[in-house]
Amino acid sequence: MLHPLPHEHLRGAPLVEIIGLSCGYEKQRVLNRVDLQIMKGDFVGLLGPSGSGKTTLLRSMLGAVSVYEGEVLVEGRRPSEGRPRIGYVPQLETIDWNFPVTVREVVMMGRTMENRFFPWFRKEEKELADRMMEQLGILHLAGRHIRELSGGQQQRAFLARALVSSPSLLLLDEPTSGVDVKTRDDVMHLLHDLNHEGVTIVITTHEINAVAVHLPRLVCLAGRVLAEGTPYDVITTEVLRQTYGADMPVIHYEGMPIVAESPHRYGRNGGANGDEVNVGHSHSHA
Ligand SMILES: Nc1ncnc2c1ncn2[C@@H]1O[C@H](COP(=O)(O)OP(=O)(O)OP(=O)(O)O)[C@@H](O)[C@H]1O
Repeated sequence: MLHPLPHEHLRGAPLVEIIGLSCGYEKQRVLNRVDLQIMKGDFVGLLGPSGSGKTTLLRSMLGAVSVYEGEVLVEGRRPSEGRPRIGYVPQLETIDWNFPVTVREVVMMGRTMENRFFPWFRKEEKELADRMMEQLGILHLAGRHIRELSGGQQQRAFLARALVSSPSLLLLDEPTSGVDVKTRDDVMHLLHDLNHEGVTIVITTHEINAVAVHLPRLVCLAGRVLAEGTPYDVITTEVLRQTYGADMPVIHYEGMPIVAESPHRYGRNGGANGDEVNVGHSHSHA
């Protein structure tokens, strides 16, 4: 039996259309001939090894890469033709933590994009930022320096920054890396809630069992799109071998695929990362 896709009623014109895209940076072509559509209401996970172009694909939607062939349309327009409402949460490791800003200031930066010519904030904007921080449980940290926060709290601050512009598309680069299991689940619940409210979301992740299998749609990348579909379609030994160049046995538990790496694969002390051997953990919101 076919299950209806999430937000079937919202589906229509694609929110993002990537057509024959080859792109990269000045000296390096990273993605080749990528065709991908992201529909309104989608929640897409990008999988692929380090350097496979996941961040580059997110950045192509922001118009922040060199395009050699093809094009990217967001809401029917090229990113250079005007900035669509996109919230972007970068990988925390890429952020320069030396700039002296408080959590509130980081969140308010999300409004600067809107008020480019009027770089001061209205009272309502400050209230909106406070509401967002409250919802994300970081309002009590508003006056603290962003550098003094834990990884999970920083992730929330940047998520709040992305959300204050009421984006129709939210792009998050590894939103669960470097946080504990509880925070990871909280962040994922929050993203699922936002998605249910109609926000289209694209994330990158390395966590197959804990994150990817709970998403409605996955795209495997390695310089090009190798596979896309539901976790059931994509999390297979064959697709993972093509994507990561490694043998990763897949088992099924309660109808869900799980990557079951041998704990002995990297020696006597367990797997390469906790996710791959953590076969018992599951979310409830898939
Ligand atoms: N600003 C940049 N200038 C030049 N090359 C870059 C830049 N950013 C990334 N690259 C190169 O592009 C390639 C793809 O990088 P990208 O960050 O898209 O990979 P990724 O799949 O997101 O990796 P990871 O999982 O490690 O975050 C890499 O070889 C990287 O060195």
